[in-house]
Amino acid sequence: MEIPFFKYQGTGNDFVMIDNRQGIFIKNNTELVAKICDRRFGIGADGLILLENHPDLDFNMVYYNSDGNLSSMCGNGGRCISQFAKQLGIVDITAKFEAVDGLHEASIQGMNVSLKMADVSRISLSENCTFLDTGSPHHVQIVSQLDTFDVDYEGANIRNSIYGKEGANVNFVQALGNDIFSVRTYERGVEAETLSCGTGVTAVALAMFETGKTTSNKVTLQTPGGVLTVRFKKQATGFTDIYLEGPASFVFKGIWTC
Ligand SMILES: N[C@@H](CCC[C@H](N)C(=O)O)C(=O)O
Repeated sequence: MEIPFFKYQGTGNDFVMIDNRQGIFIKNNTELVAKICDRRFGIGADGLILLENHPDLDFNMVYYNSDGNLSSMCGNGGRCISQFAKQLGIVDITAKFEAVDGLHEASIQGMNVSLKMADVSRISLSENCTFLDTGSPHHVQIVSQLDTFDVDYEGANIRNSIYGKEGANVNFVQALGNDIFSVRTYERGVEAETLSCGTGVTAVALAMFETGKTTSNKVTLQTPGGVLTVRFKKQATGFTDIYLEGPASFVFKGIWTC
């Protein structure tokens, strides 16, 4: 069987994209997805994304982590699939699609994609950390000396000891100014640090605002893979009009034969 694929990346968070509008991809094969995402035995990616037909919107997004399991929302993946839809000629400069957490709207300007994220109404504050769901669950914790911090070790420890079987993504943060933060993320389902996490930096921006670490509703997030911005409105009920913005681009295409 031959499966055409496209490789995309958004600030170094990389994805295999498959146009599944004709249903060519068998969806319940965890081993196959994990093998495709394997960096030594496969194409290599943090996740695999299917673009599918939607009855009313431009397309539907189905997201798998690199461990082969279906998961919750992927912000960088949402920005990349919008570029992919443009490359396929499905959309031009705006896109409306459905993902596991609901409706998303994207605006595509050259390499830059701005993605509207789900509203956030609940934030749990603890002494040392913040927990919130921005489409995916995120633990946010401030550390000093982020550059040398052992993200893989500490991230795995927090993910497993605090959040149990369901797990969570774990973001470590260092302030660089009032509205600029450096972020490194341990991703559930990849079970390692990735170069960037879109729902992760969104969680960091909201957590920094909620805890008074920033007074700005437009925050710059520096990740190992590049720079993202998050803007939002704070309402009495929580956060609305949340936009994640940054570069997302095509890398290469090929055919997976199995
Ligand atoms: N890289 C993603 C997050 C993907 C989902 C996450 N690994 C999970 O299972 O919660 C992003 O850019 O948001």
